[in-house]
Amino acid sequence: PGIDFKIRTVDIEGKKIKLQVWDTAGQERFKTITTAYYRGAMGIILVYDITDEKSFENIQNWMKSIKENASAGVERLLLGNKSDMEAKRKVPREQADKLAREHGIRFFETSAKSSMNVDEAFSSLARDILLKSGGRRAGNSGKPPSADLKTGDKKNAKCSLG
Ligand SMILES: Nc1nc2c(ncn2[C@@H]2O[C@H](COP(=O)(O)OP(=O)(O)OP(=O)(O)O)[C@@H](O)[C@H]2O)c(=O)[nH]1
Repeated sequence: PGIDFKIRTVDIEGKKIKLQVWDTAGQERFKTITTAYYRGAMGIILVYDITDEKSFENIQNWMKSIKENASAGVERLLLGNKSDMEAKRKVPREQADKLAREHGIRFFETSAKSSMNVDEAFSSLARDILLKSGGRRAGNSGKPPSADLKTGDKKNAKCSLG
């Protein structure tokens, strides 16, 4: 139980970028997420389930929590997962698109099952983090260009992109 992390490597402009991806447990409740958990994250992936309206509504709460707890300037990404389950869709793509635009963040629909857009999502977030950090390159910074990404999900906001 609790929080674990996985390493995911993405390729950006021919360079391999190693991401440390933290995944919150599905049963974890919104209020139990602490300031300490967000602190230091360079990126946060918000995942809802396109077949579950409640999981999308929860995204709003997460946005608020990030605003209150995460470091300023943290990159956010919105993902609508289970895009392979079109027949059971409850959340219109346009609705999520609108929310993402309101918050000035990118949005993708993904499928952890078919892998659709999964690499694209991680790459996109990593690229945005690199751009924001001033295009730091390996060799001219003290540290390797690793990014610490944390996925915030709550009940029914499934995240299985690790
Ligand atoms: N069809 C489909 N099923 C998915 C997809 N992603 C996850 N699932 C299923 O949804 C269920 C929940 O997935 P989990 O990976 O356990 O979700 P989670 O939010 O990480 O849950 P915890 O492990 O409790 O934290 C599982 O049965 C998965 O197989 C997807 O993209 N498409």
